[in-house]
Amino acid sequence: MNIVVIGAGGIGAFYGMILDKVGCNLTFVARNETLEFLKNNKMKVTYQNEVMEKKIDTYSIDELINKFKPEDIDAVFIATKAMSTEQISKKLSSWTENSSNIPYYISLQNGVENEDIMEKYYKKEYVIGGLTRLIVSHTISLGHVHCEGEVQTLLGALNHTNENKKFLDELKLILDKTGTTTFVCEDIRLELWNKLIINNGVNAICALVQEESGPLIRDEKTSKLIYGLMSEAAKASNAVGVNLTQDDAKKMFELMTNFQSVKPSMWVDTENNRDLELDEICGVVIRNCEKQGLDAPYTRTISTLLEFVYNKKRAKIKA
Ligand SMILES: NC(=O)C1=CN([C@@H]2O[C@H](COP(=O)(O)OP(=O)(O)OC[C@H]3O[C@@H](n4cnc5c(N)ncnc54)[C@H](OP(=O)(O)O)[C@@H]3O)[C@@H](O)[C@H]2O)C=CC1
Ligand SMILES: CC(C)(CO)C(=O)C(=O)O
Repeated sequence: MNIVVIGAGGIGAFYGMILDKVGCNLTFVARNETLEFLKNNKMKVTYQNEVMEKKIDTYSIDELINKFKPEDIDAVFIATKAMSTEQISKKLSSWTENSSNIPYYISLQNGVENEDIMEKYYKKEYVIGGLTRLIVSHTISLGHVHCEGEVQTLLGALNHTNENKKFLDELKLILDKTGTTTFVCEDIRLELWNKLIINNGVNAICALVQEESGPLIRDEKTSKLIYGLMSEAAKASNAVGVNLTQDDAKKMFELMTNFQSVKPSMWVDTENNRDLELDEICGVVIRNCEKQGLDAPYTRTISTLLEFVYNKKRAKIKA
């Protein structure tokens, strides 16, 4: 399978390299210093005492569009932060607009709105929703990503067809060879919202207090904040007809209680002075609660405080 992975960071580098290892023909799309580095150097991914290290063809998105025809690629994975989805999808739209045969376009991102954005610019039957869980994967130095966790991938078409089912079954067979676990889901939106419960529960609060999920979820008082955050995400889902319940929030809370302590990507982003997926995670919860005439006080408080403290820190760095 010929695949392109857009975003050679924690998630993109990991998925790209495991797929390359099992025989896929991989191309990375990167930008800035990662692009310059990968044009001349190998990508290195460490995972479970294994070192995957290889020189991978890497291009900017404009170079990709000029060099390849959509017909040459079977799947494009988007593994950037959710803030980049719109810009990337617009580019892919101009690339594919005159082609009869286009690649499947698969998100591995956090957030519940990436797929809606992708569908605005891309043929709906070719948009595949996805998420990755039980994974912690980060760039530890330029061109070196370290990954931990059991790694589960959930994938599903938003608009089911026989063709996209066949493609997903084939992709699952390939992913099964990587030693990770993949589920093809009938209702990927439901799974995306379940994941949002986890991200709303731990990402911003861990970034704010600079603590891993384990200590916060084991502490009697802070665990109530995490439960409140998760519970608001479940409530928010009702605004878009996903209808998660408080039981679902409880299940996700228990899952995180039993999962290894994690340092969420949002905390790592604050350490690296990067933009945060605050609007894509907490903003979505607040907006969808408001649509139902509800407040989301836990989410509002934690996300507002994080934004305030982080903006202040960034302003200091700039000055
Ligand atoms: N890291 C983790 O453990 C987990 C992350 N996720 C989710 O996965 C997604 C990816 O996260 P993560 O891997 O941590 O992100 P990273 O920030 O580590 O990597 C994203 C990469 O994409 C690049 N990028 C962004 N926009 C473009 C563009 N237009 N063209 C080319 N490259 C681009 C970034 O470049 P630059 O460096 O220049 O910004 C960066 O190298 C997020 O939605 C995150 O929430 C989900 C589960 C766990
Ligand atoms: C919370 C976690 C680790 C769950 O996989 C995640 O999605 C993230 O770091 O953003």
